[in-house]
Amino acid sequence: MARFSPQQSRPVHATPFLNHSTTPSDANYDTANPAYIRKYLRTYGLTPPRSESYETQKTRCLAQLALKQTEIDKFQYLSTLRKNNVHLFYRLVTDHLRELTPLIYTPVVGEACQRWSEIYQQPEGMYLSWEDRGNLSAVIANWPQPNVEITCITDGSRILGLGDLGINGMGIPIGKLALYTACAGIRPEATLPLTLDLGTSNKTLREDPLYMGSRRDKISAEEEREFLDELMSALTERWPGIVIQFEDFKNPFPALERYRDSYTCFNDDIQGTGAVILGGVINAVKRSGLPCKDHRAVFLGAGSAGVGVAKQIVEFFMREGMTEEEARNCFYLVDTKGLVTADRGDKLADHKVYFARQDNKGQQFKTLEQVIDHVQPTILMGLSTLGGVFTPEILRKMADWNTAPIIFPLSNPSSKSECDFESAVKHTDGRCLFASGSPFPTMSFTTSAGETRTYYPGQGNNMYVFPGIGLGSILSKAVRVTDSMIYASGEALSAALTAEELERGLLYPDITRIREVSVVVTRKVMRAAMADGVDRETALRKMSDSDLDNYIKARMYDPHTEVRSLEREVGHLLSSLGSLSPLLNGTPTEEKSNGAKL
Ligand SMILES: NC(=O)C1=CN([C@@H]2O[C@H](COP(=O)(O)OP(=O)(O)OC[C@H]3O[C@@H](n4cnc5c(N)ncnc54)[C@H](O)[C@@H]3O)[C@@H](O)[C@H]2O)C=CC1
Ligand SMILES: CC(=O)C(=O)O
Ligand SMILES: [Mg+2]
Repeated sequence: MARFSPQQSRPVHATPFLNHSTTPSDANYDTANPAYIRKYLRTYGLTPPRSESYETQKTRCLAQLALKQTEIDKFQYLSTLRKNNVHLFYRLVTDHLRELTPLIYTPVVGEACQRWSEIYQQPEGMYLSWEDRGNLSAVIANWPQPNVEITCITDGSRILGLGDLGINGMGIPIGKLALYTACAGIRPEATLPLTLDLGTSNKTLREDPLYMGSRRDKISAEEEREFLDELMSALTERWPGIVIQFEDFKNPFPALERYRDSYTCFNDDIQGTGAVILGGVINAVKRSGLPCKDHRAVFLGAGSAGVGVAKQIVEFFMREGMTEEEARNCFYLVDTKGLVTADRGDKLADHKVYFARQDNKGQQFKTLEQVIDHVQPTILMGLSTLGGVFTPEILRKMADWNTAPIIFPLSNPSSKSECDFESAVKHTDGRCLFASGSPFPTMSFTTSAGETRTYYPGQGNNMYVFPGIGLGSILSKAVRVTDSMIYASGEALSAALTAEELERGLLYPDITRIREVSVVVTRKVMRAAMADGVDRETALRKMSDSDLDNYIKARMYDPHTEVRSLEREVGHLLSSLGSLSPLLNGTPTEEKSNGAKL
């Protein structure tokens, strides 16, 4: 297995792109470009004459988006915009995070993946097949961007809660990486969406004439290991120090264990989800008024996300003074066979063993209802892919047992959420502390005591932390992603609420603040990397927090300043060549006809 040395360095930041051939988008045809840029780029005359302001571009884009009839139409429109004008796409997304994130990420990306074979239009990432083994380096060499800093890899075998979608899962790495850029300012051309075509257990897909992946059944675990070994080595060979995020693998535990000490990698479903829910739970536990030791958590779902989340909360409870044994005893995990117990009679998957109950006195609890009646939990988590399974009856029981029940239906997309926000608020008489994986609208509700107010749902989605984990790892040039870095991201998130957000009863910061929250998450991740000694950019250790924040901000791609920086760069270049005047001749101001002489 490849191990890169601390001496190896890599470009942290790519220079802004001037040349179309180095960008994934045709930003050179931006209708905002003034005449001298168009002339410099030789695109003069190839776009309508008027040099537009961003406001005008935005007005047109939003109007075009509104004309699209379905969410998939909107998804496709935005994908095409990203391809055609990457800066404009990210300007729009960062300005309209609340409205646009659901269209490029969950829930709409779920439907897009289900219909990928049908809606596919353009290459936006890399596909590597089992048949390519032995040649992965050569295939990876085809990726046109020279300075990749982060990749998100899926094999499509568990896309959100929608099952095995094979290579149709490509929407997920694309969507996640778009959020790395929008939320943490990792440059778009430094991201690599990667989908592994390792066969699919989805027979319907294999028989679909439009399916664009291999028609083989899913390869074995041993074959997957062999493939991933070669892949990890090939990726770091081309981009030493690349941050590798694993996403939506059916059983991601073995790969994480195998690579976590040798590569800068993390698993978003186990670790990112663990951290983001840690952040929400820290705040919810505070608001519940109960000390950690009095909480009992039932988790429906004992998979990668369930176990990842439970482990982070165990760590939190321990930091609050409980022993590991006491902390672990607060958790009751439920899978398809019921409560996970040590004596259930089936062979437990390795990742479940830690949480297997030993105190059930031979009694087995087969259904969620039986488990919650037995436990009377204070916390109910859903990471099961089972939409609607938190029934009104279960929610009412949670409200009977608790003043402020913590109810987190976290499965994605919205159709798989264990309950919706309205149902949770209604059946707990407005007392629940709520977060879901996919967004729900705010609502007004009148309690049985006649009090009417607005309720705000939390979005407990790893999108609040993975951008900062990625950027923190990149900027500190971390040789690996440690447990403390993951924990730090969730803890930083929990502390990021403003007084106004606390007043509104939020568990997570308002989504529109995600870029500023990502700065703090990034800083805390970097500090944890420094404390663990896995950072290679050691000069940063001496910086104060505010200097480090400024350092981070200065390195974040900002689509709003990007176009201006292109103008500045071309301006400098041309003046240094003494050739600015002919190009500037007749240069119009924005929003005027170009009309310049060539
Ligand atoms: N909010 C967020 O940020 C995240 C949400 N998720 C969501 O969590 C869900 C699960 O993801 P993973 O844990 O990675 O999947 P997984 O496949 O590893 O685990 C699913 C778990 O649900 C259990 N389950 C399935 N059907 C069940 C049934 N009928 N009764 C009881 N238990 C059942 C399985 O036994 C398994 O333990 C997905 O919907 C995913 O979208 C995952 C990661 C992040
Ligand atoms: C959000 C996410 O990573 C998932 O649902 O799998
Ligand atoms: Mg995921």
